[in-house]
Amino acid sequence: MTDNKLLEVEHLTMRFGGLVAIDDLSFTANKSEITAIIGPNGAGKTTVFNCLTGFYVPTEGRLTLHANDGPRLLERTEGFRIPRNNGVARTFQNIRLFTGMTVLENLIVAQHNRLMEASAFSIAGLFNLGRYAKAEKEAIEKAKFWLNKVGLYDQADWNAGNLPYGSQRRLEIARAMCTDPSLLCLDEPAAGLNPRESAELNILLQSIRDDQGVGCLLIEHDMSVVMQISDHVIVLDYGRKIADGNPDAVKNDPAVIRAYLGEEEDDELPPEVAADLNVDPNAH
Ligand SMILES: Nc1ncnc2c1ncn2[C@@H]1O[C@H](COP(=O)(O)OP(=O)(O)OP(=O)(O)O)[C@@H](O)[C@H]1O
Repeated sequence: MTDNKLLEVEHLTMRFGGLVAIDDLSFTANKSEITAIIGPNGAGKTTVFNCLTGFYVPTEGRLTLHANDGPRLLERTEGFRIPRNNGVARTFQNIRLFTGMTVLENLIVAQHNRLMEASAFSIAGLFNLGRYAKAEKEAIEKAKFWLNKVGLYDQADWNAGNLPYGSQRRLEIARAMCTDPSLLCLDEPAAGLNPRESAELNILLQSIRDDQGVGCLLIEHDMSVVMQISDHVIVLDYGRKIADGNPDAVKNDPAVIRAYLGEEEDDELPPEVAADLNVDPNAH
């Protein structure tokens, strides 16, 4: 089992002034698995991603990525080096594409670091010579592979900003995959998708796990996505871990049901969330 570890989060704490957004959080995510991080609004899910990807320097804790060539401490890596040096890629809650570029260009830009290395930052790049020409060809092949995979091959020349919303979400995932990550962090990839798009997303993420062997960390409010495709679910509430296990165990966990229902509010759970958590929606 130890060999299968991809990410180890140990005693992660993130404070913003007096606010403890993450409180002594520890968990493990395995290679070739989908690990979901769920929890009510404000539970600290995005803050975990921001610590892993170098947007924030954690107040305390250790974040170890077990890369093929050995462990890497993410919290000690400059944020902008994390995707290239450590193989961590992410997508965002609010899609962040290069909207003025074409769909294909978005996927080529994602491979910028590799292309610049191949050019040796020299005139060879400008004249498309030797290693650079080979690297550029490979970059285009990789982009085409992912365009096919996310069903956007025919829109390759469209401006990314003109794509329908669901297609923009898929393009963001393709762009992240073009960096050859070992860990893919997806922040609410199903947000705003209709049921058909959501089902297609499930297939895409399962294929990234099964065919590409990439471990995924998934923040998602859509419980049907979480429960159908996750191997492992971690539940946060007010920055603390309240459950950690397989989807079946988590959805029956009283602490999880309580966190979603709330202790004092009269709110009812939306029926689709209740169904996925095995609770009576009017039980409160
Ligand atoms: N840069 C920041 N400065 C101050 N407070 C912050 C900052 N980032 C996050 N927080 C606070 O930390 C807490 C956790 O926020 P976070 O966005 O991680 O929650 P979340 O679980 O992702 O919520 P949601 O499901 O609504 O996206 C919230 O109380 C939030 O207001």
